[in-house]
Amino acid sequence: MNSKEIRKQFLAFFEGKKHKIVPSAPMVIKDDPTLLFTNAGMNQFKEFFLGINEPKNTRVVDTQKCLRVSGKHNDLEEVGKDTYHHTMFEMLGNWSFGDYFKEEAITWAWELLTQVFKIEKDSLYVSVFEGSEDADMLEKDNEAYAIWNKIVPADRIIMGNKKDNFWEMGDQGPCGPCSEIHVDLRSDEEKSKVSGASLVNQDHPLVVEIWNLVFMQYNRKADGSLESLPAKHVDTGMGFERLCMALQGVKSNYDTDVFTPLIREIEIITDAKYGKTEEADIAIRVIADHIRAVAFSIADGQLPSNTGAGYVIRRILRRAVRYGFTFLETKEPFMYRLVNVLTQNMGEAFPELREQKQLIENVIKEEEHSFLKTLDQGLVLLDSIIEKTKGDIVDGRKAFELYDTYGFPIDLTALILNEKGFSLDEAGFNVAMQEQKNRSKTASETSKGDWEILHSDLEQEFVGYDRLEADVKIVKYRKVESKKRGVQYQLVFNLTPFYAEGGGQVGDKGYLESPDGDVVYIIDTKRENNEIVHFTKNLPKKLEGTFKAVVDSEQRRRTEANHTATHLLHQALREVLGTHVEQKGSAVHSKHLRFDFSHFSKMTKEELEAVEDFVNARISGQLPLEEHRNVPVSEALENGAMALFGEKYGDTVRTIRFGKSIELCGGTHVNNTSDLWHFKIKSEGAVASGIRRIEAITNDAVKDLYAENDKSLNEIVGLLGNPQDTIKAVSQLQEENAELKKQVAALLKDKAKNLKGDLQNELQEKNGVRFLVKKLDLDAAGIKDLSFEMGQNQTDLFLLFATEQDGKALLSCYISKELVASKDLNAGSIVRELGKFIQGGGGGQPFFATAGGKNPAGIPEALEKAKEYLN
Ligand SMILES: Nc1ncnc2c1ncn2[C@@H]1O[C@H](COP(=O)(O)OP(=O)(O)OP(=O)(O)O)[C@@H](O)[C@H]1O
Ligand SMILES: [Zn+2]
Repeated sequence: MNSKEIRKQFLAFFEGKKHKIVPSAPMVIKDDPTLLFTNAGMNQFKEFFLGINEPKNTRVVDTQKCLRVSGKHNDLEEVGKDTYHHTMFEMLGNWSFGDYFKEEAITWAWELLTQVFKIEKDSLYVSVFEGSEDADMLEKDNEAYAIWNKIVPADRIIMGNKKDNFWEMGDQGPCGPCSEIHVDLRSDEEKSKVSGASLVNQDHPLVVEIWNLVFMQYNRKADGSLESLPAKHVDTGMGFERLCMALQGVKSNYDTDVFTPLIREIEIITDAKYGKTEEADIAIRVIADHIRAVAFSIADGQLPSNTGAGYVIRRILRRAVRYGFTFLETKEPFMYRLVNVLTQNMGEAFPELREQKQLIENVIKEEEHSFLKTLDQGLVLLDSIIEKTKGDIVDGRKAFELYDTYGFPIDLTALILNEKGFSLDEAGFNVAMQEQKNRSKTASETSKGDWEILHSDLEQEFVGYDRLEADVKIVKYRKVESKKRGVQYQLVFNLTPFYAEGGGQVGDKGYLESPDGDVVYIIDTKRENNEIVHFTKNLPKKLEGTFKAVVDSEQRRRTEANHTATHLLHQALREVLGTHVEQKGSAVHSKHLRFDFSHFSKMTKEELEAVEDFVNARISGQLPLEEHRNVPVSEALENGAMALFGEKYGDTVRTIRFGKSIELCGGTHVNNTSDLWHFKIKSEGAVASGIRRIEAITNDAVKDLYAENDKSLNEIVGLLGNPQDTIKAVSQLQEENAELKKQVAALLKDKAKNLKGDLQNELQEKNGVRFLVKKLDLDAAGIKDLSFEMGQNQTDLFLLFATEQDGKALLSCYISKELVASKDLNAGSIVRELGKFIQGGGGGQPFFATAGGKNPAGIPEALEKAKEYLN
């Protein structure tokens, strides 16, 4: 049976048991701060397990795209080395939300595997939770045991501990025992020698878990104690690729037709042969696996980048490139050439791959290209580290720097060192890594209290499309605490006019007024598990009663104008540039809007003007908002509504329309385009390969801009009033200017002298180098003077200064000549490297060099990198 049929049969089997087939949620999660990627089928149903919302269907079946490369489930380092863990994989799942429980879940799973898929009964093992004697004091899952025992002989039922057989959503929330199903794919001969039962959960590549049936029956509270859930749920997850392995009679996921076409293509591109050497095989598996993870992420709208989810994707891609580089000798971009085969193979089940193919290829190619360059540079740096190493162990911190600052993979470092007869101080590397993790962890850690429930019977409703004020009751609240934000409270109302951050639009602010006039401010509104949560710094003194909830209408009005402009902008771009333009991201604030979209070249002045004209014509056309709520998705799409890739839509959606184009959107809008007043583009530039960004303003922001321009204009016109006077005035100004320039130069010199003393006190010292990394308020000449002054008669000084002048950034690096020689440092290459952060370049001599760039916003990052480097 080929993989496409296997997927279909799974869904059809449960459809036959009255399950509703639902689509996979996006693999990239857009608005959950605790999770970057979907890592299990249950993520998209969390709200039902938590009892926050009622599902439409109590029985559901699907295949879910999952990625396990960060957080609780991180299989990245295993992938490629073994034959059954992937970064991206499909999890087949059937679900009961308060409907059936253990009896049906177990018997159906068994029926599907043994009768439909015809897996031999005696190659299957099942596990049951054995109970625990720790604080939870959980009893053995007797119920599951009894059900299994009716269909499986006792010697195939294995008792499992809490680690393997008790599932928890997180530190808090629903949890319960689970039963796993394992399959033994060894030959009969092997089976007769060692029993399969003894190999379950022992990381044997041919005795693997394929299906996990989770029975949610408890809720874990913030204090760690358990309570019974009122409604019990079933959550199952079966690894699709592993199931294919079991059904196709092969011994590795990579030998199933999910992977063989990719592997063939890799063989063709790289001239390697799969199945010859272990090293090359691992590399080929890594590449075949990682191309899926990366392609699916990009299709979901997550591009490789320097932070967050984007950084995870970048690292996966780099891991694959580097395996190719080292073991298959690929020195040119090649991964992007696999997208075609992948799309042919999976485009039917996941159409987003087809639609986004061009973008996926372009982005991957560009990423590969720039990483290969980094690899080259890294190799040079590593050589110089090796040269300076005394003995044969290379400092782990140095290796960490290389990894952290240049993205040079640590396993590559270890490998190269090995080849050259050196070894890596791994402990030192791990310490440096841990230190960095701790730094970022404490910054982001939050602790959440239990929800205090005041009204469990009230339904929650959003009324903010129609009203900015409502009489509300507090349904529940809790305290949250983080280092970054301090103590905050989260409040949920039965009814709310507050829009929660989503679809790029910021959350509403406003206030809550109690019956006796006590006011607390709502500082933000967010969605959590599909519930609208209001953030406050304080709790109201009394929590009972009816409150007045009032949205800050000024902020809302401006935000709505900008949000509406995004729709018009989207239309305009498709009109002016073509229908390849797709929205890739958007951020709508009250002051401005940002819109990212796919397009492959810089927009010309004419194109930008055409876009502005298009939008402004629709503003003066006074188009009314046409809004429809609760439209079935299929109907909306039939009517030509534009949906966004990587967004999750419910069964029914809201469509909005200004003029011709219809879009699916849950945000808030103005009632008539004339409320935008005017639309003005402030900037257009690249954010990634194939992705451009426009920043624009509307409404009051445009008025402010014009008022400012007007003022300057008036001043000039005023001067022009009498031409004779004007000429005089101008030459006088010129003279004054020249004089001022001289004075400023002298002042700056003085200032530099004074500064020198202060800065000398700030020098830090490490390994015989005294150094300072700092942003200064001086011009280029001032910085140069200062550096040379400070450097006089010194032999161990390293100075890295930055400054911002007239919207441009400047970096300068001064190194005592003695250090240049003894430590093999080069100011020129240092500023070139750091210049990237300020989008510029430069150079000079080994002891003094400068770089100029057009991005002052990158200065802090450049300085940060310099500090890390020095440390
Ligand atoms: N990294 C992965 N690659 C492929 N399939 C996986 C992966 N992780 C889990 N699965 C599949 O998803 C099913 C349900 O996930 P679950 O979280 O229970 O697995 P797990 O206990 O992490 O699996 P394992 O112990 O084998 O890593 C597993 O039974 C397995 O078939
Ligand atoms: Zn909208």
